[in-house]
Amino acid sequence: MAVTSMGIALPNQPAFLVRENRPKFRVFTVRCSSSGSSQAPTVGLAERPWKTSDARLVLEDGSIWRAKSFGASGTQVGEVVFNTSLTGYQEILTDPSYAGQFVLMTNPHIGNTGVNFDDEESKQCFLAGLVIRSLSISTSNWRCTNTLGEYLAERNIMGIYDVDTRAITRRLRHDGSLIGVLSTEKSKTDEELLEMSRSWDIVGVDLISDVSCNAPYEWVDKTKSDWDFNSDGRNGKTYHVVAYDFGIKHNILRRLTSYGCKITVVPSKWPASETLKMKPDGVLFSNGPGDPSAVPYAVETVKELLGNVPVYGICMGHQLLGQALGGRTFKMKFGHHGGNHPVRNLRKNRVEISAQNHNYAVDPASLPEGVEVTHVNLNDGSCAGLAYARLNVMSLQYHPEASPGPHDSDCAFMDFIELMQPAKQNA
Ligand SMILES: NC(=O)CC[C@H](N)C(=O)O
Repeated sequence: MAVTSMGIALPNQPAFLVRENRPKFRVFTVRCSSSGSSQAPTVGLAERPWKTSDARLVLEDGSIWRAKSFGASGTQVGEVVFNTSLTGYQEILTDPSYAGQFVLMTNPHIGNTGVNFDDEESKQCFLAGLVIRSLSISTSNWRCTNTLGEYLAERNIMGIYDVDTRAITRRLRHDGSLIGVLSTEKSKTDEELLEMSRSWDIVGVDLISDVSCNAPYEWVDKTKSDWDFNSDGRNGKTYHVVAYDFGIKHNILRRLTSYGCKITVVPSKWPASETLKMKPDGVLFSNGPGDPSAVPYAVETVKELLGNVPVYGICMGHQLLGQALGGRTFKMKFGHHGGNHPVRNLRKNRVEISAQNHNYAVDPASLPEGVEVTHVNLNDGSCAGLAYARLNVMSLQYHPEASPGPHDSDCAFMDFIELMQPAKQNA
């Protein structure tokens, strides 16, 4: 399916360089930290305004962006994507679906609320790095426990600021996603960094096995009562859900628990036969990083479970379900990343403003008859949700759990409860 370009026509922009046959490298090999340095640490507090540029972002189109560094030092390669969320940078930093990517925030002012213990969406930051316009010189929030700079340095994640994020965003919208290399190392020439960006690719690489858990575990935390909403209509029953962790965000688990689910989280390669032995009421396929067509083993697992138990896919889980049902996925021009995406819910005939984070999508024209497109992204008409009633399947390309983002689609968790209910009643 053709995705409508939302790009703004920019004169005199360099053409996007398409290169075939790039070698595939793993994502986590390039960053080298500045450990061993005898200098006093300068991370944590924002740098003085007179700090001079000490970092370069080199994009594969040959453009070089000088910036100031914060967080970790070193050299890191990744795919640059822009995120339009106004708030929630900590949830974005800890969303495992950003593995292998630099997140560029279009909101120019970042760091002002620091970080806290509660807003973590996973146990670590898997992203390649953070690109921002302006790093707040102070933090001001009652929950703040650390500054953004210290937080990133502790996690060995590179950040840059004082870079023209608007210009880079316009370039990405015009040319499509670009690979970039971020470096604070003066010894590396611009040509070396450019070559590094041109010899790396994210397409065709399995990233979910790097971010998944190693062994099954039980999840019990609900959304804290101070933050919970939408509790009407929950029927008080307990549903056992097995959740495949392809890079699962904690808020998916919290919301499901609040809706009455008892959850067993399992690794990405957990056999379908073992899941069926657990006799779950439903199975969830989570969000996760990278190319959904590069993980055929996960598609096989989904196929083996289809028809045996009600299933729900979110983002990567939705893309795996699309393939398991016979469809194909494709890479979008620059994807959807942010908390302001309008989606038409065709079943409920209403528009939901949604949180999104994906670079790939399911091509609805490739799906067999009987598979229903339930949600459409109103920015570009791409497929945002699927259902297949005969096999008790539902899926969303975006994030009903928000975190960060609007809560309009929280009702999708209730839809999953309703999908599981008939089988539970007959049991
Ligand atoms: N959030 C996700 O699950 C991302 C899905 C997939 N990795 C994509 O970029 O399209």
